[in-house]
Amino acid sequence: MPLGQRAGDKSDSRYCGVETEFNEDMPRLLDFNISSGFDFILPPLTNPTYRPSSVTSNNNNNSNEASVPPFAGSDLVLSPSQWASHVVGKISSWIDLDSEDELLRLDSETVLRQEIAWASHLSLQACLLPPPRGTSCGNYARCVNQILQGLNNMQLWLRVPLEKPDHDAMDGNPDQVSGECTDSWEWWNSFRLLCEHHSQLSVALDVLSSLPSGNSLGRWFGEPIRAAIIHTDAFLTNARGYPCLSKRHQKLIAGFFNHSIQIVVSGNLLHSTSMGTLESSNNSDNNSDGITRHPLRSYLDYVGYLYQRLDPLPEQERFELNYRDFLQSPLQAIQPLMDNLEAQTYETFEKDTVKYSQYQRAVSKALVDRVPDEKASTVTTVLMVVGAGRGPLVRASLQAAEETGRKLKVYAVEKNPNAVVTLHSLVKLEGWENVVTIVSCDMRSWNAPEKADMLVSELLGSFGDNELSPECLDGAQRFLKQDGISIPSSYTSFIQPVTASKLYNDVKSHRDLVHFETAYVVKLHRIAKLSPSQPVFTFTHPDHSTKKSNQRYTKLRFEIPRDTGSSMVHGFAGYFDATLYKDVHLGIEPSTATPNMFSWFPIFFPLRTPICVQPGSPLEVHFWRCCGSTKSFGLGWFLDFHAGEGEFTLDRPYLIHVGPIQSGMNGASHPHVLHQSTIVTVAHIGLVCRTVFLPLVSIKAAPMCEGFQSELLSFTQE
Ligand SMILES: C[S@@+](CC[C@H](N)C(=O)[O-])C[C@H]1O[C@@H](n2cnc3c(N)ncnc32)[C@H](O)[C@@H]1O
Repeated sequence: MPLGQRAGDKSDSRYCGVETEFNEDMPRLLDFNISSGFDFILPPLTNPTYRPSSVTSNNNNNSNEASVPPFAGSDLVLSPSQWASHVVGKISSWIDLDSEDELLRLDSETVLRQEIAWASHLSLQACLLPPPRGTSCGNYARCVNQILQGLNNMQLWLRVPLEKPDHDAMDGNPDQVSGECTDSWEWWNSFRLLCEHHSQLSVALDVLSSLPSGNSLGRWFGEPIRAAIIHTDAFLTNARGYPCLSKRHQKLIAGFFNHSIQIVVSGNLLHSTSMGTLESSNNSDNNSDGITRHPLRSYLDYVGYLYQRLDPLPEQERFELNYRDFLQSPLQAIQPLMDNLEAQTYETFEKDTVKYSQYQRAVSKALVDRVPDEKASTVTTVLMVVGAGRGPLVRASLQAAEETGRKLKVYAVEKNPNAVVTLHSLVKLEGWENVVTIVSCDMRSWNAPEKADMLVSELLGSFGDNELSPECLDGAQRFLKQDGISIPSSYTSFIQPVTASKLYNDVKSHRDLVHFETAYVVKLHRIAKLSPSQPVFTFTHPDHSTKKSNQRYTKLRFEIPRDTGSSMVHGFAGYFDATLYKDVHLGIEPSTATPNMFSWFPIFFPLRTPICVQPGSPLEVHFWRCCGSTKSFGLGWFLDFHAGEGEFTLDRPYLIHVGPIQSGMNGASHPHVLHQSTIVTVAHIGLVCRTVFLPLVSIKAAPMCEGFQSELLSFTQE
C-alpha cells in the first residue's frame, strides 16, 4: 500500500519497506508485514547460523547429506510476483570477504555467491549487500564485480552508514580519524571504483540518529541511492510519546522522496506503546480483535505522514518528469541554424509565455528610453526581429509598442521558408500588413533597405552562445544603427562541477568515445551540485570594436566546501543568463533562474574519467570557445586538477587502488587516483549547435604542456 497520493508522483519513493529477521515461514512473514502496511520486506535469505565450512565437515562425516544452504523455504512458498515485488534479499551480514581469517573469508565468498544466485533464481529486484568494512574492501569488491558481470537485471544495493566525521572539530587534523569513523562515502567510492561504476551497483544508506553536514549529505544526491534505511533509534519522541524525526532528518527524508529513493524502517520498537491511540493501535500484543499489531507501525505511519505532507508537484515539474536525467543526444536535439525547425518545435517554444513576456518588458523599456513621451506620436522606431520563427517576438514587440504608445515599423527576418509561410498568414490574420515586413532570408546575408533602431533575437542555447547567436548577430549588426539597441544586449554562460552517476553511466553505456565528447541537454535532477556555478563566456551586442573575436578562453577555479568531504565529479552542468535590456533578464542559471520558464534545460559536459576531489583541493577548469573560418565553430573544455598541499599521499588507503579489476571500456577506464604530479586533462573540440555538440576533433587525456595548448590553438586558427 503506497505511503499516499501525491499528484504526478509515480516514483518508487511511494513504497516503504521493513527490515526483518530471518524467518523460515516466509509466507507468514510477508503476509504479516504487507497486511500491516509495508510494501516490501528485507529478510535474510538464509539462516544466519549457516556456514558452508561446517556443512562440508558434517558432510564428510555423513556423505549422504547434500550441502543445501538453509534458505527460507523453497521458491514455491511465494508466487513469482510476490518474490519480485515484495522481497529484497538481505545478504548475510556476517560475511567478511576481506577477513584475515581464511576460513571466514572463504565461507563469506561462498555464501555471497549462493545467496545472490538464489535471489536471481527468485527474480528479486534487488539484494542488500552488507557494508564494506572500511575502504580496504578489495576482495569483497572483486567478488561483487565478478558477480555483476553475469547478473540478470537484479540490482545490488551496497549498504553504507550515513556518517562522516567533522574534520574541523578534530583540530584540523584529519589523521586523527580512526578506521571506525572514516567518511563512509569513501567506502562507497572505493567499492564502486573497484566495480568500475557498474550501473547495477547502487547504495542503500543507513540513516542514523546524527547526520553529517548539509554539504556532505548533498553529495549523495548525485550517487545512485536506491533506499534509505531509517533506524528506529534515529527517531525522537514527541510530546505524546509518538516517534518523530528532527527537522534535519525530515528535510533529508523529503529529499529522498523527491529523488525516488525508497524508505525502509529498521530496528526494534523503541517508543512506548502504553499510551495514546496511536500507540495502542501499534501495540505488538494482540488487541481486542486478536490481531497482532506490527511493532513498527507507528514509524511507518510517521513516514507516511511526511510523504503526505509534501507539496504537490508543480504543474511544470509534472510536465518535465519524464525528461528528468534523460540525455538528449545530438540526434534528438534542435539545431536551428543548421536545420529548419519543425512546426511542433515552434509550438513548444511558443507555449513558454514567460519568455515572451520578458521580451515584451525589455522592448517596452527600450522603446521608452529611445523615444521620449513628447515624440511618441511622431517618431517611428524601426525594429527588426532576426530569427522571427512563426512570429511570437513580432507579437511581443507590437504589444510593447501598444503598451507604451510608441510607433513601430517591424521587419521579421527568418531563414526557414516553412516558418515564413506561417508568418505571412499571421500578418494577414492580425491585420499587421502596414506595420510588418516579412523577409525570407538568412540575416547574415540580407541587404536591409534601412538601418534598425532595435534588433530583437532569440538565438540562445542552453549554454548561451552555443546556438551560434554571436555569429548570427555579428552578421545582423551591419544593419543596426550605430546607437541602436540589441535585445538581448548580452549573455553569459556558467558551469559548475557535479556528481551525476546516472548520467555518467548512461553516457558510458554507449561504450564509445564519441558519447563522452558530446554535450547533452538534460533536465538535471539526480545530481549533486558541488560548488556554486561560475561565469564562463560573455557576449555583448552590438559590439563595434574593430578587433573583435568570438574565440574565447577562460580558466576557472572551483572550491568545493571542505565539509563536503571527498566527492566525485562526473562532469559539469552548464547554464546561461541573458540580459535582454537593462534590468530585464532571462536565464536558467540556478541562483537567478527565471521562474516558470521551460524553454531551456541545462547542458551537461561529461568527463570520460570521473575525478575524485579530496576535501580542500581546488578544481581548475580550462574552457575554450574555438572559431575558424572554415570549421564553423567549436567549443572545448579541459580540466586541470590541482592537488591541494599534502592532500595526496601514497599511504592513504584509497590510493592503493592502482587500477580496475577488469579493464573497462576501451580498456582504459581506470579509477582516477591522483597525486601531486598528476594533472588530468580532458579536451574536446566540436561543432556546437542549439543543443548539441558534434565532435570534430578530440584530444584524449593529454599532458598539460605548451604543445597541447598550441595544438588546440592551431585548430582554432584554421
Ligand atoms: C529559437 S528559434 C526562435 C523563434 C522565435 N523567435 C521564437 O521565439 O519562438 C530561432 C529562429 O531563428 C531562425 N534563425 C536561426 N539562424 C538564422 C539566421 N542566420 N537567419 C535568419 N533566421 C535564423 C531559426 O530558423 C528559428 O526560426
